[in-house]
Amino acid sequence: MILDLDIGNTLSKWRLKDADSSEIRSRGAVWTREEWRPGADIPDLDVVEAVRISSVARQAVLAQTVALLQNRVGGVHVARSRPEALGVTNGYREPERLGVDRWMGVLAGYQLAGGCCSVDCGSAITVDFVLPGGRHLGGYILPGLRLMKESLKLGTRNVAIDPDSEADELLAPGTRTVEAVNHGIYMAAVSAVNRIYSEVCDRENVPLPVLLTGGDARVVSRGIQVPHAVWPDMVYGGLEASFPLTAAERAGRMAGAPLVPRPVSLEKIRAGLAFSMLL
Ligand SMILES: Nc1ncnc2c1ncn2[C@@H]1O[C@H](COP(=O)(O)OP(=O)(O)O)[C@@H](O)[C@H]1O
Ligand SMILES: CC(C)(COP(=O)(O)O)[C@@H](O)C(=O)NCCC(=O)O
Ligand SMILES: [K+]
Repeated sequence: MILDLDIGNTLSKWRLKDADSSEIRSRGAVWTREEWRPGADIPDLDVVEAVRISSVARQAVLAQTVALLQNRVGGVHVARSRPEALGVTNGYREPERLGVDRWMGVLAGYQLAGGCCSVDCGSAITVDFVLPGGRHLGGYILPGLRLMKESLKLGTRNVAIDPDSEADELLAPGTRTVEAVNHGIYMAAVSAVNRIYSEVCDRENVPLPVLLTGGDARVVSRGIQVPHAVWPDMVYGGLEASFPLTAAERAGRMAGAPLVPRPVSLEKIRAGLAFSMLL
């Protein structure tokens, strides 16, 4: 079995992948904290032959996780942001400073779709762009839905947005505090992503497919106006592409990859942008 870990600022996600069949056998998540308890937080390590890790938590969390795993598992692969990998050049001035979850998402997105816009809706919402040809432009970081809500300190932090709500309802004026807050932060997040996407496609003269991941991907997806796909395993896809261990991975296949959404024309994107400039 291969254990894949995606350690974010809020949640540490794991999944177990069968090295022979490439099937995902189990998955889970625990709050990101300093100590992992194998058998409780993560699966029993006896079945694990290799681990792949993407971590943006504090250095100490990663160091302890690696120390714990290295005693028990043969291969421990830790992803790092690089100046260049798998045909993509990192757009950051200091490439190693790009969050490795973003880098994993960009690599997975490029491997799947060629040029793309990758959006990770977690503690933070990040929007990254890579052009056909592999130039990563850099991106945008804004607070995630939960962080925005917490920053208001209106006592609504524990009332999550129902991921099944319709975008129309979420965009309507709220008539209670909880609703006004939820609808406000939702509007902030989806308008930002829509606008960022249009601005960058306009600047770069190319319509790009959009891929979404992260804990809030499903709800944000409802407010995204252009064709897009939700890919919950996008960060894991970057780990598979960076450290291919199975036959399918060596052939470039990533588990759970969606169909590539076909972007609308540049003319349509520009028309939408022109309209929003009038507002
Ligand atoms: N069951 C859940 N538990 C915790 N957070 C959730 C859950 N479902 C959705 N979320 C949202 O997902 C966010 C965490 O998403 P995730 O992509 O795991 O973040 P990170 O990678 O930053 O840890 C939370 O901030 C919250 O808004
Ligand atoms: C921007 C992030 C905090 C997002 O983390 P997440 O929401 O996935 O927990 C993370 O990618 C990070 O720490 N990045 C380093 C700074 C940068 O990417 O510029
Ligand atoms: K994120």
